[in-house]
Amino acid sequence: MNHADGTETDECASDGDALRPEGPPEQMLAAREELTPMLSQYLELCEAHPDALVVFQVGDFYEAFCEAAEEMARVCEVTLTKREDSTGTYPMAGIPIDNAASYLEALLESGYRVAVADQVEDASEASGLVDRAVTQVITPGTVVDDELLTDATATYLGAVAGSGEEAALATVDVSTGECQVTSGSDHQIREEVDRLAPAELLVAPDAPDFDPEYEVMVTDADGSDFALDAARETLSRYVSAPDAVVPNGVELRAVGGLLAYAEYTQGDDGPLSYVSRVRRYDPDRSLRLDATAIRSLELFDSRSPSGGHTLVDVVDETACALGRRRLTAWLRRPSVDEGEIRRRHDAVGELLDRPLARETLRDHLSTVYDLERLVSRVSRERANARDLRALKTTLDAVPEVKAALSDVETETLCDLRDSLDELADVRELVDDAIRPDPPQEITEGDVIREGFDAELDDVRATEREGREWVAELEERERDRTGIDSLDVGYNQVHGYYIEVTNPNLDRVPDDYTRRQTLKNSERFYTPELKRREDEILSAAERADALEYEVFTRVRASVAEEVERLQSVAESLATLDVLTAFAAVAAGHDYVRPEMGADAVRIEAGRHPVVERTQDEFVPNPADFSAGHVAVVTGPNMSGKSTYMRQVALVCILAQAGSFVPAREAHLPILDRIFTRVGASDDIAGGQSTFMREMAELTDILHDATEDSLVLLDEVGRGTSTTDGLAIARATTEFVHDEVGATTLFATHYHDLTALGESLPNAFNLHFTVEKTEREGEEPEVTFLHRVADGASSSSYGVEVAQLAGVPDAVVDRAREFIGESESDSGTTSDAATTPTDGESDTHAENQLRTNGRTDDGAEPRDDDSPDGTLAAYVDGIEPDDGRGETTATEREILDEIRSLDVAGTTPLEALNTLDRLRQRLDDGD
Ligand SMILES: Nc1ncnc2c1ncn2[C@@H]1O[C@H](COP(=O)(O)OP(=O)(O)OP(=O)(O)O)[C@@H](O)[C@H]1O
Repeated sequence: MNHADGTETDECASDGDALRPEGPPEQMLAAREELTPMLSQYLELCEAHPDALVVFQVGDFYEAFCEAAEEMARVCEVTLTKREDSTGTYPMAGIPIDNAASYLEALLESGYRVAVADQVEDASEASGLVDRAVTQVITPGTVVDDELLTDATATYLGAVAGSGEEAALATVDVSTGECQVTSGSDHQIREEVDRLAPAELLVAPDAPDFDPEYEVMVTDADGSDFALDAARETLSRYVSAPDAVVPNGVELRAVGGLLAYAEYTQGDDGPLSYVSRVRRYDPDRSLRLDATAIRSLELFDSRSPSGGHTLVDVVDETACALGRRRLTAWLRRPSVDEGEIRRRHDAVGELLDRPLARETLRDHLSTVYDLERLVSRVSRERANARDLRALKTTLDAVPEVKAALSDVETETLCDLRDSLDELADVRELVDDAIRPDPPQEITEGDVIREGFDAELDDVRATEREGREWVAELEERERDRTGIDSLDVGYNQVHGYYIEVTNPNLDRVPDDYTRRQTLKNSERFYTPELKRREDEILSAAERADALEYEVFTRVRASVAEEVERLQSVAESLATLDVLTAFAAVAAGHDYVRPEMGADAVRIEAGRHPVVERTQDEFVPNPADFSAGHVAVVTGPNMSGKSTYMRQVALVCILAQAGSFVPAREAHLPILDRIFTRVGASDDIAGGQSTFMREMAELTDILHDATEDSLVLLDEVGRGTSTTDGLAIARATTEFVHDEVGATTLFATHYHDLTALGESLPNAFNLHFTVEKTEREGEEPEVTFLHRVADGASSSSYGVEVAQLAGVPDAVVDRAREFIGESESDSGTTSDAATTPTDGESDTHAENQLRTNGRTDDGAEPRDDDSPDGTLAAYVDGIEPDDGRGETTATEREILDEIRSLDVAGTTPLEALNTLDRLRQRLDDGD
């Protein structure tokens, strides 16, 4: 995490001392009275933006001074120079404005806010010092420049206020204006923060400490903007009745604080005109996926270090950025509204059945620019002429899109078609006003079409006539003077001239005035040429200024249509996702899921991501009645994790509105999907892995409901086999008895399969493996990746090790160990210390048999867990020396293990403890 108050970025300070590059430099403060006007202007801007690194326009550069200069030189890798005047010598560094984006990005990445102080008056017109003002404060959550926005995904600025049961999170995507707010307990708000992962988080003084799980700039906000009255006042600039739109006080405070800060970063230009509505939402109105589930199901980011595919990658056949953002939003927050889901499926089905319409739509949608961001640039007065042309091109697609939808039948597609506003007025305005291929700059002419503005046309005509007169001048003067080599030319410094070579100077007429002497010639002007030149230049200048004026007028007219444009963007985004879903369904053989079932029933289901990377993917069925617990066993690499994730991904896709990779699917509407994946798969910093595993498990056990899907992959693996198994068993029972969520539990603890048989709503599944034994050869293992009823009999860990290329000597020795322990089974008691997974199943099995819990067929949980709680399970475990008695040493050791602070123990300490205990056991014998 990266605190904007400087706690972390101090690392970046050039010399590691306490001087911060943000805020006013000490050296200038000390010399305040004597500073040159420019430096005192810089100092004032630094004082007004104490939390930001100020970059200060001087001509074509953004400069920084003192500590900020040193920091800029270091981060941006630019030269550190100095500025000297009578008041002192100040370190100075600069970045070229033309190419500022990459430097600004480097500063952002180093954890800075950057206040951009631009010259806000024309240097040539300024009398004395050029006026400068901070036009924007660039922060990770409020980046709006296209060059700094990495891709089409939304960048949120978030604000949290309140605590306890009354906390709120407001977010705004400053590049598109999408603003939303929700409230709940601080636990729910934390979860929502992790799920949305805003790039920057403002924390109101009354909110608890926020320490999100991901990299984010956290800003402890000034409380005044979060006060109820101030927040109401801020929001009233956006909506006419703030209390009606956001009736909840803590939500209102979060939104107010958020928008006030967003305004500040936009250079205090007043309200953000593109934020036209604030949407309240309830996370429970969508299929909730917390950050852990999003991460472990690899919806958006791959866990593979080499960056493998993700769910969004494989279903992203969208044609435009609008659709891409919408797709991400739908996958992040699939619907729980059965009607809405069905309507999306209807639309996808119709587009699937009409390949021609689908292709036409895709063609037109691919010409669509990022309308939401264009609109936001228009209303922030940052759009240039090219942006307006891009807007026009985008709007040109609308009638085509409507035409492609002319005979659709499903409700959603009909609604989309009917609600699509062609915005012919805006299109015409832009087309009439802006030239087809305008330059980047809007102050240098060539932007406005002829015929659009009479005054501009007049001025341009004057300029043109003047230029024509000059163009013909050469011919006329050659005739008049008889000098055939006479040239008329122009240069920036001297303007128009008539050039005569030295041998012809005697023929120069009297009305020629000398302008410049060159080696072989002289340059002249005439009074008429001078008059024309003035006329041309002032007309050109006036025309450029007029063009800019006309342009801003056109842009302002377009800005008035923000809401209509946003609604078009909204419809195009939805249409793009539905079309993409249909394209994926067509290309990859997805089927429409039947929603509202009381069980997850999938025929020949596939993992949407793994199937794309595998030459042959083995489809598998699923049949899980609500509240049932499936204990999934099978060797390493047999396909357990893939299968469990596939079930979850099929449900997510279906509720997002997509068809699913299966032959047939009947699905319930899930409220949440929880995942707890194996400890070794999830190395998180800071916390002990086991502690983290348990914390996630706690969340699941508390929050899961009968409508949830829970995936538990090797729960308990992060600790000793004994504890791990105990926890796994207790968890399975708790989920089964108390939670009632549909649960898939993959495990290497084969003993758990006993529960699959003994609990009424639990059953066993296993993954099959074919073992071929040929005489004189080592057995060969083939993974069939096929799920089957019942429990798996062996773990094949050693065979997997062999397949992975572990040296033969090690594999053979491992086989010997297994042989030994199998022949020893029933007599040894060291199962609890068996360290590796490969072996643990066999040992764990042995261990429980020696405990007499499975062999004698007794109902395990009645024996071992009188009250069915986790603690009771751990307490219920007693070592067994094979004689059926527990020695005093063993009891002491057990007590010590129970009192261990597992979470606070480092792996090294754990090993040492283990070694010591083992020593005691040996000595005790
Ligand atoms: N149904 C399938 N069809 C084809 N290949 C599959 C299938 N399922 C899994 N695989 C392949 O097998 C590999 C291992 O699968 P997976 O990680 O699901 O196994 P696992 O049983 O969970 O292993 P472990 O217990 O070691 O975590 C996958 O990476 C994939 O390449």
